[in-house]
Amino acid sequence: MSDSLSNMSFLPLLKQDYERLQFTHMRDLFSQDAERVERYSLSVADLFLDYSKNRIDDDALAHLFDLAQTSGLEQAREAMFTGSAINNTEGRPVLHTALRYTGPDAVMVDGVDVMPAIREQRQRVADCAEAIRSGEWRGMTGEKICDVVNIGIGGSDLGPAMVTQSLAPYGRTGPKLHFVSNVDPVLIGDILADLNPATTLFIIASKTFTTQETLANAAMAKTWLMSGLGLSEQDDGWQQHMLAATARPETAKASGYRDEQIFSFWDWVGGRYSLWSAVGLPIAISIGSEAFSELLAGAEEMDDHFRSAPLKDNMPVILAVLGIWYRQFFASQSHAVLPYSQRLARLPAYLQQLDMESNGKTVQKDGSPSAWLTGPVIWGEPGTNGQHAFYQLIHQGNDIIPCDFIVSTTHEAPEHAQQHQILMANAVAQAEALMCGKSEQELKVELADSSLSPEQLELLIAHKTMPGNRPSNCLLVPELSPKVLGSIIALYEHKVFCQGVIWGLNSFDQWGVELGKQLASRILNEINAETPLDAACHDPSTQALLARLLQLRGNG
Ligand SMILES: O=P(O)(O)OC[C@H]1O[C@](O)(CO)[C@@H](O)[C@@H]1O
Repeated sequence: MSDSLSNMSFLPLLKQDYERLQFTHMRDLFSQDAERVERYSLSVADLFLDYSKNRIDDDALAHLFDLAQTSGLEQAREAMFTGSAINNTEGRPVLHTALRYTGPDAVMVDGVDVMPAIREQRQRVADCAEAIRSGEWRGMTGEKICDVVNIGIGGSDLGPAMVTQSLAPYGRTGPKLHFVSNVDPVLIGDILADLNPATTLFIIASKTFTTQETLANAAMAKTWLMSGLGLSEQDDGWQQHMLAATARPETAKASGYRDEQIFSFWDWVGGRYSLWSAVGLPIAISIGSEAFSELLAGAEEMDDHFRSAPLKDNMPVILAVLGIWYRQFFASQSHAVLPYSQRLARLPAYLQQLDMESNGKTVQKDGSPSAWLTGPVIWGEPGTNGQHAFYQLIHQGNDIIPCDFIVSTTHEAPEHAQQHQILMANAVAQAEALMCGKSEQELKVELADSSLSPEQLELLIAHKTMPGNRPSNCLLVPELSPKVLGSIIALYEHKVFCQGVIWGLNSFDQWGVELGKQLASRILNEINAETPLDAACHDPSTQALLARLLQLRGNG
């Protein structure tokens, strides 16, 4: 444990809380406390969070909030909103909150108010989106754009892909959106096979404009476009079909993009926080600029709450400390996100990057090793599908896996309300089953009339007993609107931020991803036979694997 944290007086208190609560069943906590649900739930923006099904009591929660406060969370929160360079390994502020800020205050970075530039880019994104949607923006042959292909990976893909899928009903009047991320050419190949170059627009989304996969896919797209439009390298016209969203406009320009094709953002927008910037252009094209503003407004509402609410009444802080509680004291290695909404099918993947790229670290900001168990594995699938796949392990497996159920209370198509009720019933039932479980005693009563022999009965009861006491949060949201989705995303962004602060991490760099990128460049040269295979450069396993790969592919 870092010195600052290990010396804190309440840590032994938290340990005592754990010792008390690890053997306490939540069923008993509920039966002793008629107001538990009321106390352990809150509404923010349009979201209602019930966190009563957690293995906590007032003392444990109070100590967790003490932990948050003593870690300097309130100061760190203010430092983020006001543009301090909290990303200390890259010397940058972290200002995705400014991208959705609509108030009158300046947000200063290096003595410059960044709000005018943000407003200008917001307007450019809105104008471009509307021009494409209305048909004012035409392709080279004068036809309206029908298909928009976003080429990007990581944060330059996951946010826009998840949001456009989640808000599909709002995107019915706009062009059709497609997302190319993987460098595997089958992805882009399959998408382009069905498209017409004359009516297709590409957005190359890359903060750095150097990402290998994105540049490879962009090159493939441009070749397809030029040949489809009958253009040669020197010809103009492709510019109406290719845009760039980047924090490196000069790199895009060096690749032939003109100013009017480039939508910029800034170094202080992390890739995994970039959907609110020009990286959100495909979202605005899909759902329209007004709905895109609503998305931002939902996030801004959550920002206001996060920035001003006391820690104990603060939704992101509550989720954060609960996560730390299970990770540290119950050694929970993973956390499941279970949206009971097919539209949110990509939310777990989006949150994987947000959370695991931010807090999948063991070194603290000051360079010392963290003695805390830090970022858990984030995973999940929409309900009810997951119920028929992995819930068995959540109910009866070894580990405690805290779950977030995200349930939309209304449905976009009233004629299918009954089916939606099945969905809701399943979400509530799973949370209840996880918490209550089924005891041996209950099973004995249930099976009393069966014709089983005592031995068979004993065996069956052993298998059917469910320990319960498995924690979950339930986030109830009204119909999935842009505003509601904006609030959900910001809620998780701030949760991850709080956990990073408490763990002492820099949540805004991702050095762990770099080594693999460097090695891939060298290995690519070897595969392309531009560099000879050099045993001194690789471990024996990699060397043998590469040699075999080259041989099997016929170049050995
Ligand atoms: O937007 P870029 O610069 O192409 O980067 C794509 C992604 O690659 C990463 O740097 C690392 O995988 C992510 O953080 C980022 O979202």
